[in-house]
Amino acid sequence: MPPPGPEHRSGFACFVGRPNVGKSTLLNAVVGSKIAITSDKPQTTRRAIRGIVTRPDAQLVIVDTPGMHKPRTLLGERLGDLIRSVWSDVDVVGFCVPADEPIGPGDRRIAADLTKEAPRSPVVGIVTKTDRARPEQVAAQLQALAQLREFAHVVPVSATAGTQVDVVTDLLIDCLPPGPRFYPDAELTDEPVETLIAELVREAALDGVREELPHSVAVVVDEMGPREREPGRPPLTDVYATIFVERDSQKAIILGSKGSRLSRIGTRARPGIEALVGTKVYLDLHVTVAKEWQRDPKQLRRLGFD
Ligand SMILES: Nc1nc2c(ncn2[C@@H]2O[C@H](COP(=O)(O)OP(=O)(O)OP(=O)(O)O)[C@@H](O)[C@H]2O)c(=O)[nH]1
Repeated sequence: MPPPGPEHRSGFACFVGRPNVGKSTLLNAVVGSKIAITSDKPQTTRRAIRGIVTRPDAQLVIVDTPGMHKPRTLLGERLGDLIRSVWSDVDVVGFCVPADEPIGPGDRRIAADLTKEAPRSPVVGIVTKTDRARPEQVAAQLQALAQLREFAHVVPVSATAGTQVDVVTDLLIDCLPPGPRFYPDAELTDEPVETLIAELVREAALDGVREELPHSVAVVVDEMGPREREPGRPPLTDVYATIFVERDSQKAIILGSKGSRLSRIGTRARPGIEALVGTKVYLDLHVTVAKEWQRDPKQLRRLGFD
């Protein structure tokens, strides 16, 4: 890729919207690689994971924010702070509403908060999940969204069908100021690999568990590194990770009968980790009860929520 010319644009974007509207899936589709964690349960995204799109004419850095919700715990409050600090930092905001659900008070609250926290940022209105709605429903939703506030552009997209994803990227880039490239060409995300691995394990651990468990699960990679190569064997990376839960009963859920669920979590997480590190992976998972970790500042720090 040639060095950026004088017309080069760069900057930061984030997607906002109610939980479960498809923000992480859209981020993945725009960046073209699986880097943020998606799940069919609301509020699985905790960290500001960045995806980076590098083109000859622009570099777009996308920050993923957690779903909006009323704080119930210390963790909830920190999430709120994280969201607001992200909003005031970005050059353009993508405001997502799904095509198949009416616009409601939650969307109006986010629109009002946006105006308050990021009064100068251009906002692109995005109607997501268009594959789930009829064309006339999508058209009506675009109109309804346009009533909500002022938008630089309004656009429909289906991240899972891959429809209009390029248009969303173009419109976000259109709102960026002129500027240099912040990151080298090939880098998709600047999160440490341990964080991405921990998120993959957490996603696998949350698969098929009850609604109340998601907020109680945190994952930390304790240690990882290449194993000494044996002749004739493919390279192998050892990964040791701990799954933290708040109660013994939750530990039992994660473990399953005779550890069967824990081994399924490993099986489910491993392919993504292998894709990430580029070798076969030996994944050692351990479950620990850290009582009330969501309410304890010391534990929160240990788990990376500073
Ligand atoms: N049919 C369809 N489903 C989608 C689309 N985009 C996302 N989904 C699904 O909607 C659910 C939520 O998607 P996420 O990307 O995790 O939503 P989110 O807004 O990041 O959610 P939070 O992390 O809770 O804020 C998942 O089950 C996705 O597979 C889409 O374009 N079409």
